[in-house]
Amino acid sequence: MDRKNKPSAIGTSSTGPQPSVSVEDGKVHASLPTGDSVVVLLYGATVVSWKSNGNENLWVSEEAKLDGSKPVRGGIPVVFPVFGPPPKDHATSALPQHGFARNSTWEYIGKSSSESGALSKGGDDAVKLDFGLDSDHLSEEAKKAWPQKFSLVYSVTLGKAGLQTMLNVNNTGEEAFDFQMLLHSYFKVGDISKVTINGLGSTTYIDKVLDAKEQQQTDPSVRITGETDRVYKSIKLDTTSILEDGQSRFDVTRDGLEDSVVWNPWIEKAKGMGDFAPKDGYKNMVCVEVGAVDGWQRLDGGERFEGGQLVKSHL
Ligand SMILES: O=P(O)(O)OC[C@H]1O[C@H](O)[C@H](O)[C@@H](O)[C@@H]1O
Repeated sequence: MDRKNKPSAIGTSSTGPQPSVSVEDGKVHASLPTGDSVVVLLYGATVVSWKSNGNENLWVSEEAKLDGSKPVRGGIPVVFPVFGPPPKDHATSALPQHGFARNSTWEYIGKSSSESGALSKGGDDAVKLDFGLDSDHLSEEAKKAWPQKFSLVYSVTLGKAGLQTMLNVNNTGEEAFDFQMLLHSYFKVGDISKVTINGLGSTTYIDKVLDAKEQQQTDPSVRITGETDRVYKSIKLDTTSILEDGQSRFDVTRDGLEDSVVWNPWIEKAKGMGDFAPKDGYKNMVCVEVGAVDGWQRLDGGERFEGGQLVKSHL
């Protein structure tokens, strides 16, 4: 497994108070001297909490299972190597919906602090947590369903300027494989009726609610007024913004990725999900999920792929 630490795009190291990291009950907690914090469950390497300025930024269902019995309903589940129900007659056909990454237990590789980059604010601390999963540590069931040689490193970096989550996919075998990946972020909002999503204008999307019909996003702002499940493809702008009441709430910037899914189950779908609570919780969340899900990414033996997001919270 590659344990090399890559400089992150957020934060710089400083000589003042240092971030603290603890590992307990299958979770890694990290906090900055400012009080901002992140919690990552080893099950799925799922980010289950990200707080900044005292506010929780991620929505997690009250009935989410955090005991490894099923993927977490909320936070940031990692989708790999297939998005949605696997197609028939494909190398991923025997896998469950969204693959195995979100319901495998990952290894905590360790923490590092990093100097850098695009969004750093002078003197801020940042802490990077690395998680690994590879073909030798998969369940027998998943190995049988997708017998490829691979290693994944998922890096979660908490900085004052935001949260960065990056997935590295490494083909450690000799044969090529095809994969999809996506970071299924559930963002917490106060009232979905006041939410607009910007940055997806003039983009083609597949509407999974309308029989997977291809549509064109003509309005520069997306509003959620019913069940929404759209796959936006080859998005021109890097940043998708979530606004509430016209005020910026989140900026989600894709890194090495071109697609994003916008999902809200609304009333009926939420009722039908046993682990979705409260039932009117759909009013307080919206999923904006960055990924590579339009077609497949082919990785030859020995090749690597990296993709992820940088999320800025404005509260
Ligand atoms: O219920 P899950 O397997 O977690 O999937 C939840 C949702 O994930 C994505 O957003 C898909 O586009 C949806 O079609 C799916 O319903």
